[in-house]
Amino acid sequence: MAVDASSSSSSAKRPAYHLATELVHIDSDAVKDNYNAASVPIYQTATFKQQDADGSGGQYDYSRSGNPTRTAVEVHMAKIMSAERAFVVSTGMTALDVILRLVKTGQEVIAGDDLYGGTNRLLTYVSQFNGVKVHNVDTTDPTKVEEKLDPIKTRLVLLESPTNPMIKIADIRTIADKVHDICPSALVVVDNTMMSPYLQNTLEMGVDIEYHSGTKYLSGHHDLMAGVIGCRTKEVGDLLYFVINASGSGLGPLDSWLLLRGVKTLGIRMEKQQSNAIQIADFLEAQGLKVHYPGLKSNPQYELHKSLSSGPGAVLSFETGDVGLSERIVESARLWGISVSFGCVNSLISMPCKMSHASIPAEVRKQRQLPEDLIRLCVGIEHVEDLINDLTNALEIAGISVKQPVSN
Ligand SMILES: Cc1ncc(COP(=O)(O)O)c(C=O)c1O
Ligand SMILES: N[C@@H](CCSC[C@H](N)C(=O)O)C(=O)O
Repeated sequence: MAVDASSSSSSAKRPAYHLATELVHIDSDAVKDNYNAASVPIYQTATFKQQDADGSGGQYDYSRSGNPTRTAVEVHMAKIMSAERAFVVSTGMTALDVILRLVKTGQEVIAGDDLYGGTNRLLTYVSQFNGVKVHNVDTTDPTKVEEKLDPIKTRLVLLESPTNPMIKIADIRTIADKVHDICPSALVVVDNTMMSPYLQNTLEMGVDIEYHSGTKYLSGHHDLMAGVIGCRTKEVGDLLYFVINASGSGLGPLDSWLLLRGVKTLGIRMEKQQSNAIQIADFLEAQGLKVHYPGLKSNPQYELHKSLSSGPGAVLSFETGDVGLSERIVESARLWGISVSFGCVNSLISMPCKMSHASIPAEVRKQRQLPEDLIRLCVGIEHVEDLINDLTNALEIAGISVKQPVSN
């Protein structure tokens, strides 16, 4: 009998301690090694020796189907996401690709009108080549989602909350309830990358599938690419495992190990990044800039976000009113690196319309009211005074006179 790694132990162990504690402790039963290694070994192997001609004798036969290092991180992720089952795949986009394989020609997807550029690109691909209708709606208003629900055709409702890059909030609980009421066979999917499982648990809100770009907060150091998928039920987990094994999209052993190492410090990184972000948002708002961040009391979605999560996170964006001015600010920053991505320990600055969201055609960006002058800040763990001083310099060089500079 061939080994079936679909039965490998990646199902949930509910957290017993605070998440910050659970993050650090890896379940040693997930992977048995002969030497009681304190760190999960990297099983850098493609295939596994079997004992009998029928292929029986072990939990693993081939690393596309399952690998012990991958199992260790999957079990760990299932625990911290309160998932019935979790999977790790090669990138965040792979996670979405695997999930989208559950949508057949003729079925429909409802997604946001503010969402990561690569997500928009993949959704455009499935609508152009796979005959899947994609509705892009304002997910800050549950009635806009409800208007597009079709009990027969709707297969997925895909949410980002907060959205990338306008940091808008979706009422995840209300939307999940409505979708399940009206379309019992539809799946609610949340890209929870921006919050990470440390700040927001969407499966506990009734969401069917939560996924992450593990390239971001989960790993935290921009030294690997990964995607993480958590499922609320075994049935959905089985469907996704089939696609991951069939397509060979599972994460390799070395990157699984790096992800497992990185995720242990998620709590401490997120606390520091978030505390820096709150102070930076206050500073920018005090300059009269239009700041998008759910940690600001002036944000109309402040209470809603608070009801969904345990914090506002560490990504924010702001408008200056002028593309040239924004370019000057970005290029004048020294400490803030000009890069796409977020969730790393070092701080980054970018202009989404020219960088992470450039793949969305200009006319679509305009129609969706994505401001061309938008600057996105991804706040790291540096000393906050250094970050604010660097922004102060950048704003002043660009021509904005700063009202409340932070003194050294
Ligand atoms: C919100 C969001 N989801 C998914 C992705 C895709 O992740 P990856 O780059 O790991 O494929 C990104 C960025 O790339 C993102 O910003
Ligand atoms: N050239 C890349 C851009 C990646 S953007 C990465 C990240 N999600 C972000 O929001 O910064 C592409 O076209 O995918």
